[in-house]
Amino acid sequence: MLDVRGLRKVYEGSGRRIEAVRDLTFSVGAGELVCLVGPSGCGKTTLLKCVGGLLAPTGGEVALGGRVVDGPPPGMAFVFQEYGRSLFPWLRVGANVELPLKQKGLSPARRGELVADALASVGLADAAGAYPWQLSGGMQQRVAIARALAYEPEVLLMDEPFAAVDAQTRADLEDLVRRLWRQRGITILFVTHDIDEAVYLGERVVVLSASPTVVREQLTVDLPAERDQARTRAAPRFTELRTHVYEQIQAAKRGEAAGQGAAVTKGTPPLR
Ligand SMILES: Nc1ncnc2c1ncn2[C@@H]1O[C@H](COP(=O)(O)OP(=O)(O)OP(=O)(O)O)[C@@H](O)[C@H]1O
Repeated sequence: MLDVRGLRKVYEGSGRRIEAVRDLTFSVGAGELVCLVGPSGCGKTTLLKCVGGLLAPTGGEVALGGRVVDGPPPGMAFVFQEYGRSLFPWLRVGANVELPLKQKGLSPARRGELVADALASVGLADAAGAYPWQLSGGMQQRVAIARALAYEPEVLLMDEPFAAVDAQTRADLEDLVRRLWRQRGITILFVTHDIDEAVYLGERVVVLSASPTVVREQLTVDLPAERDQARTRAAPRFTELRTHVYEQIQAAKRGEAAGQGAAVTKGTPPLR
């Protein structure tokens, strides 16, 4: 469904040249929830912007459903970290969620249905008439998620969407994403620097190297689909997986090469 092939991005300008992404290749299957995790500054946002067609790659390509991405594809929606900047403060919540639907050319009646359904899905059925600034940070991020859902995307790109909310809200929003993913069958690519979040949320974790970035490892998360903040995080397998990813990231920060064959292997660390 989503193929990233030999992706390279070099920023040039103001006398500086930064190779942010060196050579990234991975795929995300239809309906998969994949988390991308890597050291700080390793190029996660750059990668996601290239995937979403917001930034042109220097080399390689991104393809969605076999078509090369050369601008924001119609079937993609984004949720960014900075919910405060992604919602329009002068529009009520309902109008914020509806805005992208107007660009889709849907009838007012259909737009109304999608807005109501999306807000209900994120537990904000009553908030349509409020302004974003009247809501808490976690609620504003729910609005951003509702706006993406109402758009009925095939692929949802999420860039550290919960980095700015408190721990309890973050746990609730993680469970919301898992629930919506299971209910709606959307393909989700979720970028985070939080190792526990990546393992808790993902069906697969793609571990990136330090910048200039390559894929260091791909890991299948063999935890049950039904996840629970208390029980899943206390499970021995969860601890093993997060320890493994942590060690990979520490090694990446030290600039060590991945173990032989680890760069693009699909696998799971064996139970010790
Ligand atoms: N517009 C830009 N112009 C020049 N360099 C940039 C630009 N955007 C990002 N970079 C550089 O590219 C590298 C990767 O940045 P990017 O924001 O993609 O990393 P990240 O992994 O998302 O970071 P973080 O973990 O801090 O969110 C960094 O060295 C950064 O300074």
